Amino acid sequence: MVDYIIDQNLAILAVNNPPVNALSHHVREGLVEGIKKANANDQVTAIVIIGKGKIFCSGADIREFSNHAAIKDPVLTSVGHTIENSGKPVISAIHGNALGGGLEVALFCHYRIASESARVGFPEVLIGILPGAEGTVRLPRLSGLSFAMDMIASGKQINAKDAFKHGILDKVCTGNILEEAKDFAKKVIGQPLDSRRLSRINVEDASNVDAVFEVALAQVKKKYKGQIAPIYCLKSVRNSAKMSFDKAAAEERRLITELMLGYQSIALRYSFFAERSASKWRLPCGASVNNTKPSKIESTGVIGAGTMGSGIAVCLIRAGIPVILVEKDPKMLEKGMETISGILDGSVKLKRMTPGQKAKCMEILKGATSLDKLSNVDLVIEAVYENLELKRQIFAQLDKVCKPSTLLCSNTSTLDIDKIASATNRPDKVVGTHFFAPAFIMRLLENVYGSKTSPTTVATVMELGRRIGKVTVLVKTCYGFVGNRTHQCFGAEASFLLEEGCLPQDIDQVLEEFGMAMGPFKVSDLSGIDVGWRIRQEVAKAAGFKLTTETRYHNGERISTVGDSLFEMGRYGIKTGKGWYKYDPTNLRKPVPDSDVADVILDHCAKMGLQRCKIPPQEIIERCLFAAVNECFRVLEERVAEKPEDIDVIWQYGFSFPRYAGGPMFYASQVGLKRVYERVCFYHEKFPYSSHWIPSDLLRKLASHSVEIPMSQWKEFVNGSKL
Ligand SMILES: CC(C)(COP(=O)(O)OP(=O)(O)OC[C@H]1O[C@@H](n2cnc3c(N)ncnc32)[C@H](O)[C@@H]1OP(=O)(O)O)[C@@H](O)C(=O)NCCC(=O)NCCSC(=O)C[C@@H](O)CCCCCCCCCCCCC(=O)O
Ligand SMILES: NC(=O)c1ccc[n+]([C@@H]2O[C@H](COP(=O)([O-])OP(=O)(O)OC[C@H]3O[C@@H](n4cnc5c(N)ncnc54)[C@H](O)[C@@H]3O)[C@@H](O)[C@H]2O)c1
Repeated sequence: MVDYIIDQNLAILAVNNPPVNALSHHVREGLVEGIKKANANDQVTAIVIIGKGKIFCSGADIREFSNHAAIKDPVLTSVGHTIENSGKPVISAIHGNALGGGLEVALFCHYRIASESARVGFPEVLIGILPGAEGTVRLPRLSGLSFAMDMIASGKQINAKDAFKHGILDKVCTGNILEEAKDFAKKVIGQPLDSRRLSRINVEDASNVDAVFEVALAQVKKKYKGQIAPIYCLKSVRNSAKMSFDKAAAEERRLITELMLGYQSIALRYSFFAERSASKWRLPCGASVNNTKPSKIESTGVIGAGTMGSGIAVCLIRAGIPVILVEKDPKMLEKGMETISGILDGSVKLKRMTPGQKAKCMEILKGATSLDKLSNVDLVIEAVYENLELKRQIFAQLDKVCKPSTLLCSNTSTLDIDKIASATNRPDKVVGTHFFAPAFIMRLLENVYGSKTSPTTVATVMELGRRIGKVTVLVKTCYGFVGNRTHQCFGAEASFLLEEGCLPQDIDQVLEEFGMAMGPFKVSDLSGIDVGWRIRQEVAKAAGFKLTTETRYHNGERISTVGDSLFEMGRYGIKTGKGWYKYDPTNLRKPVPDSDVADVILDHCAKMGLQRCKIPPQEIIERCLFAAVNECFRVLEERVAEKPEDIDVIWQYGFSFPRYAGGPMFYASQVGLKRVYERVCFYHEKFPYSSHWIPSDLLRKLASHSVEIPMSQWKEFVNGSKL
């Protein structure tokens, strides 16, 4: 795991632990052995630590943390002390990334050089911990307190040039990193090492520490609301200036231990691996990411230049994929093109793109008003109104117009992909590509396969998602797929709570305190009350009934129509300046509770004869989340989602579920399935007219076990395979 190579008078220790050179036990052992061996060899005058493959080192092996008590010696700090105490100079030669423990290894070395394309950082905070191998104590000694606090608490990576500027690197190299390291080593042989040992030097701006800490703390509390680790990161850096090196290092150890054992870090570590597991798709037929090749996509079409079509076009052109944007109405087309240009201008303003890059994006975007223009593209994404008949017409036409190999994708948010595919003679090439609004910002792409979608089609849209920078999850078709189907239960309970005693701001506040980025009513104002209204009308039409503000039940199912009353008043949300909240036109970002909405709700309750009472926050959380969790178990049971991790990733990236709470499935696993099941049964008895409370069979089965079944085994209970 660490190759030991003698090259003239140098010992090269090459970390060799693919794919990302994590510091697993054998790597730590290898580094200690290598340093000792080199020091014992009189021929060796200096030591270079380098990484094999694409990266220097990704840090500690995160998988070892789940059984932290079993982390074997040597731990990373003792590896580091062996490096720092080496009598011969140790140089770290960084290429690719040096992250977390990887950067800490470099900080134990006497010198650090890096390729100009290298990036360094402490991403520990993103998994709810801090750099616990003296990173919080060593970095401030190089970069100063303020920079160290920012870099460690944000988890951001910086490039080699910036790292050099802030004293972290001694040299940025343009040539071959190993050759440059060898040259560098030869120059430093024989120079005194003590001043190069960070544990022997002081933090320069120590007298300012309290002031720097207070400023950083205020920023962190605002930016990372609800998260513990960023605050601990700051405290640990503060200690580096207030205590002796050894005392601060001991405190750092105490803080990382506390964090690592805490709920937030467990959830964030789970989220790290859940996100990566989502891309490992598999179909029931056995086809998977490992055995299916995607087709090449070099040109695309997008149909509909509304909210979603424009956003999707941005995602594609930003990734360098040409788009023909088709609108039936030339005015709408012009508006769509302007929207796209405006979105890219925003990126330029935020310095995420140069004006030249924007111009290149616009060059590969063409507008059209006829589907005929799509005859030659490799893939089309349809984003017209949510109307099955309209979509079927368009797909039938596309089938005639497009070359036989073109993949036909729909951005439908709810409709059955099979019903759309059956309008074509190529159902194997029809698939759902469900983007979330705003498509150019939200990272989630929920790809939906139908009963006839081919593995190659799936592989192609999964690869497309990766190419445009989305976190991409594959699910099976059904009404609303995984995201909207499970989220609808959450939203339904939020509306029922309005009829029972809450106001929109009460519910939003509780769920935001739980960690959701925005409560459901603020989200509804953002996406448009009219959009929800249209979907509800479509559903009612398909079910053969007329939905009005008087409707309370249909087919024995409770319905809340408060939102429809707002729609009828023209309160569509931010776009009309009024929705569940009111908005000052000069500050559309700040929703203000509106007494008119309270009146609408109270009138509604009076008209319907509904009693109102005070509802405790715990009930708000349970009602919204457990209703969704129960539906998530159904989705798993029906194999609409292949694994619980996929559902959690969808909630994190589609609905901003806090990563530090894992996702609804992870949350349920932490609450305990027995408790969740008991509460679902309780609410089912209390609310018999909401079918989303009928307990899922899978949840019942899992909850009936005397011991909690770990999430990784839930799948085994699907389809009665285990009872
Ligand atoms: C490195 C990346 C940028 C690469 O990205 P890329 O897109 O190329 O690849 P993937 O992300 O798909 O990754 C490929 C593959 O590798 C897996 N992987 C990546 N990084 C790690 C890792 N660090 N550990 C394990 N596995 C890793 C990834 O999962 C993929 O595999 P899969 O099978 O899932 O497909 C990118 O991967 C990246 O950003 N990685 C994370 C980098 C990171 O977060 N690094 C920090 C790690 S934490 C750390 O370093 C901590 C140290 O500061 C300190 C350690 C001190 C420990 C002290 C312990 C004290 C505990 C005390 C508790 C005792 C309590 C008691 O007493 O009881
Ligand atoms: N808005 C959201 O939050 C959201 C999120 C995810 C998915 N979706 C789905 O995306 C799709 C589009 O939604 P939207 O919000 O962008 O709607 P929208 O009303 O903003 O845009 C639809 C566009 O399609 C155009 N159009 C209609 N018929 C057409 C035709 N025959 N040929 C070409 N263009 C035509 C319209 O002129 C309009 O510009 C729907 O299926 C919706 O369910 C919406």
